Amino acid sequence: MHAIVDHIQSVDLNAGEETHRYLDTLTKPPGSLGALEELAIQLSAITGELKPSVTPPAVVVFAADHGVADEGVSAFPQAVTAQMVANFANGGAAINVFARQIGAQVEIVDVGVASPLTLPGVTSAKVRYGTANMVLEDAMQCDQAIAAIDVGIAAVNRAKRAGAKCIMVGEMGIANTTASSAMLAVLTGESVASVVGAGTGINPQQQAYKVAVIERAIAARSADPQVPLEVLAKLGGLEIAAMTGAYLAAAAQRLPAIVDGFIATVAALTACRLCPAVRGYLIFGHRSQEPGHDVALKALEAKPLLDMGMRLGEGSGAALAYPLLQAATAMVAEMATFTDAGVSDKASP
Ligand SMILES: Cc1cc2ncn([C@H]3O[C@H](COP(=O)(O)O)[C@@H](O)[C@H]3O)c2cc1C
Ligand SMILES: O=C(O)c1cccnc1
Repeated sequence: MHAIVDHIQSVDLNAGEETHRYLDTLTKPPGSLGALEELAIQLSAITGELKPSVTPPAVVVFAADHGVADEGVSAFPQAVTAQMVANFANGGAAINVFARQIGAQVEIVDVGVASPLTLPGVTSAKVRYGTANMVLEDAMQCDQAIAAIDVGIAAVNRAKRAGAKCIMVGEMGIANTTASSAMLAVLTGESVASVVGAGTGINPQQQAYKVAVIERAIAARSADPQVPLEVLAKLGGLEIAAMTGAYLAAAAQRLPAIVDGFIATVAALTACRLCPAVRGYLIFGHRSQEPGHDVALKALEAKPLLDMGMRLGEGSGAALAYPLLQAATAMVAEMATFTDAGVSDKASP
């Protein structure tokens, strides 16, 4: 992990500026394609190319379990994590459907599911069998968090070697909205109540109890908000660490990464706290209904592309946003300039 952080360079703002100037020569009023133009500029800054491609895309889903599930903070039992991994492997989950729609390869990585898993189509990279219950002890040790970060780095490096031009990471881990909320409250200093939501669909009484569980864990762990790795290890999760590593690797490889919902954005925030230059490589796919997502987006000064009322995870919101990146690159590559098309570029006085 440390080696890769040293490798990450800021995005190339000059390349972005060049694209901005080129966009104004295309047959449309300057700026009229709005956020699509901002995307094109960012993609050039990321890749250093005037006409980059985001095809083919790759999706990586990291799965892990959370000891804090023992506190009854999710609407679903812990066994659903492993069951969903089998569903991913069989191609039946939402992310499989959306990945097929955009022509993305999907890799499923077991970075810490609490049961032994040997499924065809699942990469086994288990760091440990789930985290510990963070109310009672640190979720994991720092070296385990680093090992999980390295699993995420390795997955993105594999995708890059296979030709991927755009990275989307997702997660599966029952109770991971609890771990993410705890991390976010500590990293931002916001109240636990303001970041906690219904996750998989707990009722208001259960949600109040989830707030209390997180407050107890935060008090007991006393993680230093200035040390992101400590926050990740004491309160986070193995899949959240792997996602953090994936964003670091995307930045190091100069690949655009589309960030999914709440949990993904907390991992993205962690990556940016470890290395602020990562921020320029991140594109935010959608706005999740989980209330903490707005807090995390604000901390990253991020504006998501879509607002679909979704709250699933798995990378689903990132995959849905991907065609907008394709549109941005096609616009730059295929639109005629005023000169080419013989269109007057200014109103005559
Ligand atoms: C069938 C099923 C599929 C999912 N896919 C993603 N999640 C999402 O829900 C979980 C987080 O919510 P909580 O913190 O309330 O447990 C994560 O696994 C997340 O990816 C799912 C949850 C379920 C039940
Ligand atoms: O936005 C997310 O990532 C999310 C929200 C609720 C449950 N699982 C994931």
